[in-house]
Amino acid sequence: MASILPASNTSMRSDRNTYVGKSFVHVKNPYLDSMDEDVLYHLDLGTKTHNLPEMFGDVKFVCVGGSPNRMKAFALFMHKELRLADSEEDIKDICAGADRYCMYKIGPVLSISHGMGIPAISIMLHELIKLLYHARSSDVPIIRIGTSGGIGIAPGSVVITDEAVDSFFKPRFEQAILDNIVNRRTELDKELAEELFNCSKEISTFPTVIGHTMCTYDFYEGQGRLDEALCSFSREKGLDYLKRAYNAGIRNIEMESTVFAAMCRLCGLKAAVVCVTLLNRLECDQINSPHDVLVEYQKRPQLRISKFIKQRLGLCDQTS
Ligand SMILES: O=P(O)(O)O[C@H]1O[C@H](CO)[C@@H](O)[C@H]1O
Ligand SMILES: O=c1cc[nH]c(=O)[nH]1
Repeated sequence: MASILPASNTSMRSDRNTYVGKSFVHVKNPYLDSMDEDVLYHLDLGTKTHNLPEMFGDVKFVCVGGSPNRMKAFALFMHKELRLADSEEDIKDICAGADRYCMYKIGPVLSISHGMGIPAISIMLHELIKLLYHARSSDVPIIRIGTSGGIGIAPGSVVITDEAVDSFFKPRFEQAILDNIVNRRTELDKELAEELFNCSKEISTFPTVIGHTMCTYDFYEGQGRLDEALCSFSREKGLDYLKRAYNAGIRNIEMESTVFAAMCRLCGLKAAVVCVTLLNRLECDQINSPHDVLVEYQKRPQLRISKFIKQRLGLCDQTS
């Protein structure tokens, strides 16, 4: 696999990444520290306009997900779960000025939306990772809380990803850099996945599995649906593809996990992907469950992650 830094540049990494005993975010960019100011344009934050260490230095968990409403709901849920003293009204969207992503800080938890698809999450991650770097945050796990299409499992099941794979079932993310394609690895942190899985063991109301997650570039043609505007394959061919995916260990399909896994891995962030499945793709293409069912499904990964956060903070007996 190609490195993202030329060999001659690897010694230019900042000392800030290597404090003994703490795992700091690695920003692999030799130019960043010499910049007079770093404007995080899509987050409406910057190193001159905001005191990032003061605002974000105490962040201990980062949770991301596609929808702004889901991430706001998660923030409000965590506010309740952590029993924080400040009022719900104080929870404001930190990125409101940029009108691209939303971000809420609830004590040590940061909840951020990333939109749909690889380009949208990638822009957010570049700025989020720099934000954590400037804030000198350490030991911060990052978890994607998503929705997905399940393969061969009951709708409403939660999948914790061990490896994100592309449309060819390969554990890689192909990043175009100028006119080169660079392959980046996409495995996720095994220990974090297991910790999240074990947190959910006692919640027996719905199944949780660990499996591979396939990340596609779109919702329709890339995911083998027959209900798109342009369809160039037969029902049999589409179903055969999904069955081959199942046989390769893939249990769900979504649209961000490969770039998420690759970028977090390269920047020293322990990452996990926890997605609920909204349908079983071996049975149907359209998401037609009632709204309240879908809302309840989306809460399932949040429940697990809240358990995980409370366990890590030593709050389980107090609040569960
Ligand atoms: O629910 P989120 O987090 O957006 O994730 C999934 O849902 C979207 C498609 O409906 C894609 O972004 C896919 O990855
Ligand atoms: O089928 C689905 C459902 C949610 N998200 C996806 O990317 N695919």
